[in-house]
Amino acid sequence: MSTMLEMRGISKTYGAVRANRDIDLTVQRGEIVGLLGENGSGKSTLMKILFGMVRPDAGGIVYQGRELAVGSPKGALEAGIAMIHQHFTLVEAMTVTDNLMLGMQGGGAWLAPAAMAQRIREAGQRYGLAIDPDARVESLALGEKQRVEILKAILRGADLLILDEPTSILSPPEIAQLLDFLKRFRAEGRAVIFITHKLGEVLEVADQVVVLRDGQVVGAQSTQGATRQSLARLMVGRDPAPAAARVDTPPGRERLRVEGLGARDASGVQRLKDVSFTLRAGEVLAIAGIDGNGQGELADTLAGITRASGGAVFLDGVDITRGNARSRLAAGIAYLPADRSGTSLVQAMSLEDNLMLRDADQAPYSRAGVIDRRTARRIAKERLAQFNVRAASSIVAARTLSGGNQQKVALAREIGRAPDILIAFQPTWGLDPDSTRFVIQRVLALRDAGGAVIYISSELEEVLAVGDRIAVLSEGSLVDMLDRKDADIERLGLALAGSASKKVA
Ligand SMILES: Nc1ncnc2c1ncn2[C@@H]1O[C@H](COP(=O)(O)OP(=O)(O)OP(=O)(O)O)[C@@H](O)[C@H]1O
Repeated sequence: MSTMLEMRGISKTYGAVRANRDIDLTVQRGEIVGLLGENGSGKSTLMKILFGMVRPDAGGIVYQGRELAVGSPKGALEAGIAMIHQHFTLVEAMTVTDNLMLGMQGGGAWLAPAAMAQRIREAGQRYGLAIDPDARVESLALGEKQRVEILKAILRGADLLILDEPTSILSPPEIAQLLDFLKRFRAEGRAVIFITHKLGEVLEVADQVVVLRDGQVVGAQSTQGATRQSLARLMVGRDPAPAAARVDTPPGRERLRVEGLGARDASGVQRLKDVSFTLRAGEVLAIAGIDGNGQGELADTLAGITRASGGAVFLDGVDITRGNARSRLAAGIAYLPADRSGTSLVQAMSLEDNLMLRDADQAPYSRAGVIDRRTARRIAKERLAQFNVRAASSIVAARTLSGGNQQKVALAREIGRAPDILIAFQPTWGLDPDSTRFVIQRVLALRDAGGAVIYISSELEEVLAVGDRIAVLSEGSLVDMLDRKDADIERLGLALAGSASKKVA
């Protein structure tokens, strides 16, 4: 093995926050490195520095034996470093081939479209990332879009791939395919750094793990002999807290009734088809399934953001189908959308203001139309502490927080206001294992206090931990509805894979 990348003494401070402190990171050719750490530990900052998106205060990078100019994404790309972000950078209305032609501008030789399509097919074959070059990107599932991004990087000649939580959007078979691709890429003497919170995946494919805590490297070691437990301990500096015992209580009266609900996406395609279920007080209905099977449309329609194309929604027996988001909120339905940066939080606003966003005109935040700042601050500090949000203070802007910590602020607001009904869409997306456990506990506590929860997630372990009943949403329809005592990973996996027993009436 020979050294491919050496980052030395990397430091970056944001105001009072030391996001990276004197970090060293070495990657060998033919190596997969898992980058781990709690939310806010400095992983994204370090990778943005490597990719030139953020300029470090101190430190240097040597790549393939040469000093890399810091602060230049173009320089990083030209040197052969590529970063696959969680939010893709593809043009939706264009074909795969056209997107890759665009991707070649400023790097690689120009090819005719037919030749490009041929190269896409060949690379797809070689790396197990097959994709139709003529498909329009908007018609592709999330996992397929990720393939296009990876192929774009490969065809530009990338030798080092940086992936930011790549598996969070993938189904189990797609995860296996991605991990297989990483191994093939490694076998060619290239290298990968991937950020993840999934310790099992790290143990399966990574050669080395680097663990950050509070902006510092607290461990860089071979994965040989490592266990989920040992990695979790390294991340948090102690043994992880055990999950609290779950007490099952009979649910109360019916709160929500959904009958034959349908919804279309922005381009008019029917994404949700004839979905029916009920939800009781003191109950969590978990909806398993891979994103893109109607999950977003179901959540948005229940929250009143998207208008139903058919069917009806009843709250306590009253038809609320035509109500909008504001009236649903007023009726006690809280919504936690998956897209925290776009719709959950106002990025430029302080954490304090974000936390009272829904109730600013009411007690305890306002009295006689005037906001009581002291109360707002006190509540904000309590919520941020409870949800272990890493932030310099309660008055910093939301955008200064790490991705996982932003998600925790959104959770602290929606769960903290103890709603009657909570619709949570991928609530633990981007959260570290400790925070994930905490969120599950809080959701169950809300249920124990009589709340009713719809918990939409692609994580089967989570769905099993949280759901009193578990439904599977596949291709827009509910294909299975199980009591928790009848549900296990295998049965859910089968339903997800499309071999579902029946459509739920
Ligand atoms: N633009 C910024 N302005 C101010 N502070 C920032 C900025 N970017 C990051 N930080 C701070 O730097 C620290 C590290 O953040 P970073 O995003 O690197 O963490 P992370 O390990 O990637 O977390 P997560 O797992 O939640 O994505 C955090 O405390 C964060 O608030």
